[in-house]
Amino acid sequence: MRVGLKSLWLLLGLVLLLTWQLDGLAPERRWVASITLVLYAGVLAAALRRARPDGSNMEVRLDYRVAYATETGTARQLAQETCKRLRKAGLTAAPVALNQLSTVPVPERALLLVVSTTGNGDAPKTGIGWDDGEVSMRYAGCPFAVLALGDRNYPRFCAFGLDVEQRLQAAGAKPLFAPVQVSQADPRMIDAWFRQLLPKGD
Ligand SMILES: Cc1cc2nc3c(=O)[nH]c(=O)nc-3n(C[C@H](O)[C@H](O)[C@H](O)COP(=O)(O)O)c2cc1C
Repeated sequence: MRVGLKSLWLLLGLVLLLTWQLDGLAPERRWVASITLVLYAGVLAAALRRARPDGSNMEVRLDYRVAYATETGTARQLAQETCKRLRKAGLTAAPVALNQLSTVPVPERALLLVVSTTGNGDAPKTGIGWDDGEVSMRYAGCPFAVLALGDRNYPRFCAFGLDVEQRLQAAGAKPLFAPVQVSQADPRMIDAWFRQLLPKGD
């Protein structure tokens, strides 16, 4: 059963109301009961917030985690497509924004990254501040692969994707294959990504 935050607060309100309507309960006991209930609801609410309904933040170990850094949505959409194809092949996978990577467990099989570049070789919105030095360290020994999105007309082609790849390698993560660099969302290069991930064509 999925319990939302709204139902939790409603339930708390109801129980508090009942507590204050009970006959024969000393006022100090009512206060102790109320404070205890509010504290307990606070703990439950924090736990609920961590376990998001889309499953992206659950403490379940997945086969693949697909992190995306995007400015205008292409990388997010490709990360979702990557998860879809992996699931079709019978594997577990979920997307996460790159700058939320610290909030999810290290996957069982590999970390996949779909990373765009914006500005002049800069990180897009969901990639800014992704690594405080500790995030990449968590992936030491973990296999990973990068799909870097960009445009060859920019002097710093796929610069941010390549930077993410370098940082992970420097932290000891193990590249599955060389970064796949895509200019203007070229479908042939996107196919190359899927072919390397799922050689059996799932
Ligand atoms: C304002 C702007 C700046 C960009 N800067 C770069 C860049 O420095 N290097 C690069 O390879 N691509 C650059 N691109 C191209 C994007 O990376 C590419 O269009 C990508 O597919 C966008 O993906 P997104 O929708 O996930 O943000 C830039 C695009 C825009 C609109």
